[in-house]
Amino acid sequence: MSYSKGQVVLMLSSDNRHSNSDILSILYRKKTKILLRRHVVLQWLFLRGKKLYYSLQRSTSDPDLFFSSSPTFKQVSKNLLHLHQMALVTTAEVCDANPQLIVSGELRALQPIFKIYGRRQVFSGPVVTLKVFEDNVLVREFLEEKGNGRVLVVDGGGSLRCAILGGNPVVQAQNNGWAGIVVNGCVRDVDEINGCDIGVRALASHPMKANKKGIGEKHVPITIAGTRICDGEWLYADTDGILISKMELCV
Ligand SMILES: O=C([O-])CC(=O)C(=O)O
Ligand SMILES: [Mg+2]
Repeated sequence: MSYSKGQVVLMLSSDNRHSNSDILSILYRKKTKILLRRHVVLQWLFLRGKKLYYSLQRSTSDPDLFFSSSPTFKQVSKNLLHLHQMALVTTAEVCDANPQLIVSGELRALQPIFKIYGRRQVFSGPVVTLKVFEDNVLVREFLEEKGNGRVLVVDGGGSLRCAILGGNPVVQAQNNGWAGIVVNGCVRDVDEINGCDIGVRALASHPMKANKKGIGEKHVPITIAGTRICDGEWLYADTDGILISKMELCV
C-alpha cells in the first residue's frame, strides 16, 4: 500500500469545520487504546475503503525531524469511526433530527449571548459544572486536572466587572485535553486564548482580574443563558450555537 501526503490533506480539507485537533479530541475523549500525550500530534488521518486510519507523531518545530521518522498506521476502531462521523453533524442538524428531545426538554439550546474565543469553534463533551462569582480559584483548579475531552461550564453569575478566566488556565486546559470552556462571565488575555487549540465561549472580555478566595460550588446544577445545566450532561457547540443534551447524542 502506498500513502501520499495529499490524501490526508484532501480528506481533512473536505471539512473545514474540523481541524486535526477536533478529530484528535474525539479520539482522545474515547481514549481507550490510543494514548495521546502532550506534544503528540495527529500526523495522518485518511479513509481507505470504509476504514479510517491514523498515525501519531511527536510534534516538533524541526521539519527534517518531522518528516524523517516513518509513521505507524493504525486503524481507527468502528466505534471511533462512528463518533468521527457524528462529530460532523451540526447543532442545527441535531435540532432538526430530534424534535421530540426538544419538546421533552432533554435537548436545550443556550440563549445566544456568548462570544466565540479559542481556535476550536466546534467542540463537544461531557459537562463539568462550576458556580463562582468574581473568583477564579476553582476555575483554575479544575483546568489543572486532566480534561479527557470534557467541557467546563462556569456560571460566573453573568458578572461584567472582572475576568474569571485568563490566558494561563486556558493554555493549561488545552494541554490537559479539555475540549472547551463556557463562561457565564468575562475572560481576559484574549489574544492568548485565541491562540489556544480549545473552544472558549464567554460573555465578553474584561481587563481586570478576579478575586482569589476560592469560593464557589463544584458539580452543582447551574442556570445560564436561560438553560439549566447539570454536571454530566453533554454540550455541543459550533458556530450556530450551544446545545445541552441530557444524554450523549447519537444522530
Ligand atoms: O490571573 C488571573 O486571575 C487571570 C489571568 O490573567 C490568568 O490566569 O492568566
Ligand atoms: Mg493572565
